Amino acid sequence: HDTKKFLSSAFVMASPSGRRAFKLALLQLRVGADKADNVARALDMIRAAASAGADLICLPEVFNSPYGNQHFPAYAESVPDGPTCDSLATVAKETKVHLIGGSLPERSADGSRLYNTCVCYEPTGQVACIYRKCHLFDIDVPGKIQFKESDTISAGDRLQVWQTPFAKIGLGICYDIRFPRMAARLAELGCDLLVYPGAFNTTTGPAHWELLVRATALQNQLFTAVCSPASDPASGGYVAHGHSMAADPWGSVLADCGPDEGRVIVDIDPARCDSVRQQIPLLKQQRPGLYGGSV
Ligand SMILES: O=C(O)CCC(=O)C(=O)O
Repeated sequence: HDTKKFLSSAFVMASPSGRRAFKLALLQLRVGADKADNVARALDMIRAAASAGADLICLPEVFNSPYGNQHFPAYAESVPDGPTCDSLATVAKETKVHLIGGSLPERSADGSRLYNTCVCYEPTGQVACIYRKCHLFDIDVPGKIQFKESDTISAGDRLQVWQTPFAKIGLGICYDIRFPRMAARLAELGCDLLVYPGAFNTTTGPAHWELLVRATALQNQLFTAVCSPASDPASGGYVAHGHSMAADPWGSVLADCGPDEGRVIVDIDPARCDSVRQQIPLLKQQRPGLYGGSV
């Protein structure tokens, strides 16, 4: 019996796909106008989450700048060699965690474009991967919210998957979560967990945020997490929804951070994706040949 146990754990450790249970921390930072202060408090929260045992830590969308087209050009930095990224690399190495650096406004090397960009770090401080938001937040809900992110930001043009030692992670940013074919593609690429740094607002947040997280998790039978800035009505600017949360492959909410600054840490076991996929075998039953062409 003991040998069997040893063999199965040895198999898990040697598994090339790299899957094991781990702790994910979602840091719901309050983001203000002072960039240095935003970054310094993000680093403090990363250190505290690492001390609490987190293996993977995520920051919110646009965590070093207020969210808004009037702010993006002023706060933009080069990636991954600007000062904000330097701080993230240093803290990842110091705390030895895998870090999803939320997102920040990126200025392209030739200075001509801005992107909404997520940089991920290995525990060595090395850059693991970079994802640029592919679907820009351009909406018009009369009397409620108009926003045109494309006034200042250019769209990325490729998906990004991060193979860590504990899970394969698909990256998205905020509005990306509204595109089910993106999530389905990341699931098809073998992701166990999708992570979206995001900043929904006081109109679409209450209406759609949790619904999208649970639906994405349920329909793709994987873990789905979103990480928002704290909701700060006193800021006078764009008010984020808060409620950083994660759902499991059954569609159940594992944790919800509420509106204020804080964090949640959730336990994620990628094997749970397999058991749900066994119980409800959507991947085997789906009929992609019917979905792509004419009726
Ligand atoms: O989809 C939404 O309602 C909000 C999206 C958003 O805030 C963003 O993409 O930054």
